[in-house]
Amino acid sequence: MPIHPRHYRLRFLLDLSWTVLFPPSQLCLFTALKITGCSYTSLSVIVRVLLHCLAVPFIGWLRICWDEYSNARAAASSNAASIPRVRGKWPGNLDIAVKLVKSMHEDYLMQFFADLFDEYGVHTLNTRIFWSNQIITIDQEIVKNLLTGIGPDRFHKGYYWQERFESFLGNGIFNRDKEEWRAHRQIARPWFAKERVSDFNIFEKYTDRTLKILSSLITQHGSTTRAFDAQDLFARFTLDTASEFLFGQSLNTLTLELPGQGGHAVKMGPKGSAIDDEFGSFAWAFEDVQVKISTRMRIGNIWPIFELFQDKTQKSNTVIHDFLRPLVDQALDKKNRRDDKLDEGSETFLDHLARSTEDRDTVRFQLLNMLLAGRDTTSTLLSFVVYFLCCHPEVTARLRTEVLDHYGHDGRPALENLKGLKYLRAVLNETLRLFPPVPMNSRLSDNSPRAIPCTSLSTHTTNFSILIPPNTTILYNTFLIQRRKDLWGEDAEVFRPERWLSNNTNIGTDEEVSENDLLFMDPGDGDGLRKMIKDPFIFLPFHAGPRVCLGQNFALNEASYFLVLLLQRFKSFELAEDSMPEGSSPPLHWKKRRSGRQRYERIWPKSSVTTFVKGGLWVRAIPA
Ligand code: HEM
Repeated sequence: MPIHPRHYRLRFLLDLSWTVLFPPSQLCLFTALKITGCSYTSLSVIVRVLLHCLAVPFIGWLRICWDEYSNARAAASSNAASIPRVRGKWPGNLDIAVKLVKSMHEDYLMQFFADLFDEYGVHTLNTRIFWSNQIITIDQEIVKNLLTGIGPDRFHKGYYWQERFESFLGNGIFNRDKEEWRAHRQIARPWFAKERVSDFNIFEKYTDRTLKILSSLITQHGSTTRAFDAQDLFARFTLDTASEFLFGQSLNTLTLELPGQGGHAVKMGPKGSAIDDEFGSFAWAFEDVQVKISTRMRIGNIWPIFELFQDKTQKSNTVIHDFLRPLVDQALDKKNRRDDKLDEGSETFLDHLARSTEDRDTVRFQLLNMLLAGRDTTSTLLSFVVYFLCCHPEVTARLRTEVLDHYGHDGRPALENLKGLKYLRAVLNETLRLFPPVPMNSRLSDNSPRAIPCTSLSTHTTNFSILIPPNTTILYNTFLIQRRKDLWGEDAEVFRPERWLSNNTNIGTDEEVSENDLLFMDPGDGDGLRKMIKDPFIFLPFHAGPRVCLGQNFALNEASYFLVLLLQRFKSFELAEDSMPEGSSPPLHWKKRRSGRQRYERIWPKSSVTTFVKGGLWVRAIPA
């Protein structure tokens, strides 16, 4: 019987005992004794203990040899190559695990992986941390096969993913596979239908609230606002919008005090800035859990070693659940009061959930999954757009001109005309390319070894198949794929929205591009767009295939609407580096690198489950 993902300790200890300790060591011991003709009981205790100890690595080594042999055979029989291994200095590549965790704290986002790929000259590697296969890849062909082609039925989020997320996301849509996931997706899909995500009233309401806050920050002489943490403000905007959109009631976080307001010193939270009120505690916990889970993701299947005695997410999960309890209670009470006869027209996603189950935990987890999807991703997109607007005043000016040409100083966007803002689409695409809100993800292979096509195993070979061993986690890194120079050109790391624009209109017919891809068609067919259409898997901010983001159109409409009104009201933006909390400025050693954005990055991009700016994005806005 499979162990429930919540019992990670049990799984780990059983794995350990099954694979390394008991059966093999006993077997080895008795075989050895049989061969030498000794009787076990005639051995001294010291010799017995010694034999037991030696048997463990010996059997471990035999197992590794067997795995390698069977994978090599499977590779040969399917004409596929084995994936190159990372060769660390310590047994079990533990030095690699240590470096990885260290790099997460000190280096530029994904630098550790980028350096490994450079060092080995490949696009796919097996890190083999603690002797277990863990593949990392930046090969778009592999990603395509994981997500679509061979993919969905063979590669799942899988048990190990669920185990890491279970305490946070429970049985929600992000954390389930196969039938359970399909049921969630079916429930959620109608809430993202075109007519619903094109209703701009909610965007208008919360954009107006956010701009009102910004207006209140304009200083007395009126030439600028006080410095504010845009990342925090945008997270409130997206949280309030998503909660009203999905649950029919907003969490109203925009009405609460902002970090640094009221003369309080700015505190650094797990991701951005933090504040000491009830919502501040929720936001802290919500971010803390994500940071802890992403550490679990990166250190591989041995993560339970570090949490054998304490689930490090437990404290934060309690805070999150306490904060959301009233929302869940209200939904269930509403259902009971109405005796399950809800008016379909006014039914919200939460009502619908409450109607489909009596289980409080299930409702809470579904709600939490949606909040994660709706808050952090879109606020990341908006934060990095504003970061780029700070760094590139010429882009801000051009974008603002486009906005004013379309809507003047106070016109309001509608779905039909929003699509005409080609430069805005280009800016959004370019931001999603350089800072995808979900920078890395993973899938688990099934019980059989699989040969899957890849574009190149190394820089010297092309059109190969590689062998994915059974039950193996594959981490695919969209952040690095979207910055690959061989795919995007020498200026791959440069923010250049123009790559999405061109005068040439020869880009194929609408039928060739699905509705979900409309975003990418609108700007024209610039270099980036042409490359993307030729190979859509080089640009995957929303992923692809059956698990493609459900909220894609909602998020793009929301971000576009917000940016139009923001640019009507403010003519430019400046980074407020003087207001960044201590420890959040990019480290000096980044500048010494010979190449890469980190030499000139002015913020510290990091990622947990989603990408974020360490310490928050502190900016000043200049009113028009
Ligand atoms: C810029 C904004 C966004 C980005 C970049 C983004 C990206 C993604 C990605 C990469 C996935 C796939 C995750 C995986 O397979 O593990 C995903 C899934 C999902 N997203 Fe988004 N997302 C965004 C906004 C939103 C919003 C605003 C919502 C809802 C309000 C949303 C709802 C979902 C849902 C429900 C799924 C799960 C789909 C499934 O597993 O079937 N997303 N998103």
